[in-house]
Amino acid sequence: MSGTLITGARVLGADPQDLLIRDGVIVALGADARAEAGAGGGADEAGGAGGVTTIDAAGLIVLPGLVDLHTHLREPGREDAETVETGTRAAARGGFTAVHAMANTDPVADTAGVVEQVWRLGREAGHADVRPVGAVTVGLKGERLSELGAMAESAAGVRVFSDDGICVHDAMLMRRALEYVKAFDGVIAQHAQEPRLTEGAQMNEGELSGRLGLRGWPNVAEEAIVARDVLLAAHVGSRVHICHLSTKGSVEIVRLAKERGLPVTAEVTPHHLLLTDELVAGYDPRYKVNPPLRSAEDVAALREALADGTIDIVATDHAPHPVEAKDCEWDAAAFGMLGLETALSVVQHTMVDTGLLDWAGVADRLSFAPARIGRCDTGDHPHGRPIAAGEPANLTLVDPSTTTTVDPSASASLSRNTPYEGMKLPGTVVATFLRGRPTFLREGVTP
Ligand SMILES: NC(=O)N[C@@H](CC(=O)O)C(=O)O
Ligand SMILES: [Zn+2]
Ligand SMILES: [Zn+2]
Repeated sequence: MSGTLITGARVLGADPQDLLIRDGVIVALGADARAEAGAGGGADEAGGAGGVTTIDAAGLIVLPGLVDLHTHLREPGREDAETVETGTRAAARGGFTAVHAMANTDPVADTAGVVEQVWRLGREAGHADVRPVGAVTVGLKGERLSELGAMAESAAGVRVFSDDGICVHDAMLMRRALEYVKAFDGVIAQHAQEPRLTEGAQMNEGELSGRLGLRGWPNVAEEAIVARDVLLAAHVGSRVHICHLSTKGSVEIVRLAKERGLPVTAEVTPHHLLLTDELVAGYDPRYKVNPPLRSAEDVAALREALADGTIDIVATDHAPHPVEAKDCEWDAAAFGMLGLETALSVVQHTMVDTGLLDWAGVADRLSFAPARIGRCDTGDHPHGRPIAAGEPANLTLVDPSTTTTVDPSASASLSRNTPYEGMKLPGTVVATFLRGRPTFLREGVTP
């Protein structure tokens, strides 16, 4: 009668209670958990064969395993930056049990063959479930639709489609993609960037870009696409999801769209919740990202929108790049930042410690809602499920009382491009369980 008894854990931040996990499933909570564990031969601190292993979770928060709707795993093609194995190991360290792997790989994930390969690599690694995202257009070229149906029907069961990195800017193609995925309840995740308005853009357009002599990326380049796409989604009656929303104006459009009941969802990244364009003043490419870091006013609007539900989720946009792509002049550097291992800490810092969101809200924005949008809350291996008896034991234990200094060399990622290096951030992931199996245990935690 083996199993794991997690004692004194604050489920979604509520009062402490016990949880019993057995055969990958949460079998009991509260007084029942201890009774059931006892009935099985008594709790065994040493975790002896056949016994129940106990994890003392006093002071820890229990969240449902986090789900990232926007991860770049770089495999196939850029295994020098990240592989499915290293990226999902970073995910487990960050408390994630499922990640959606973006399609801008080489080859592009635009066929059933490539998405199945990525999905299979995820299964083999075993650190987190990998849900491949399918490219909307062949080769991300924005010319013709890729085999959306075949990817949906493949073993990978793709539901999220995106040309992320590039905007699907052709309105007719976007309309057709929305129409196509409606048949299997898919969603188009749009990288909202009007290409003509952002040619050669290097940072947020504003007073600072002028002063630094860097070509500006105006808010309107995002907002124009967000506005168009919520209207298109409404016209077609199909779901659109806005990737890495970064401006106050985009928030206003999404708020209006939701008031009208339009089928739109949106994400914000941890870095857009915390960092501003001021950081670019030192020309350090660690702060170069797409969409760019915006103004303090935008940051405040994003936090407020995440708190009130206008923005549905936090997604990391974990974008690993090798040293040579970042250790160079600003203009030549790649866009993107790591995010998986620091996401929860940044969310605690910007949303929980500021009183904008409680832990139940964090569970919603980082697990329940992203699983729903990605349609991985049902099926064989569901995520983002309530923490209740009978549900799969996808769980994350967090110690909110600790503070850590971000050390890139301690990362499981193959890349080092974190913007938080040396920063003190609150909260630590202590353990992550995927269907009852620990995929990450911080040192000193047993078993
Ligand atoms: N966010 C980034 O700056 N870069 C992403 C692409 C993307 O998310 O648009 C990447 O693939 O590196
Ligand atoms: Zn993008
Ligand atoms: Zn991305």
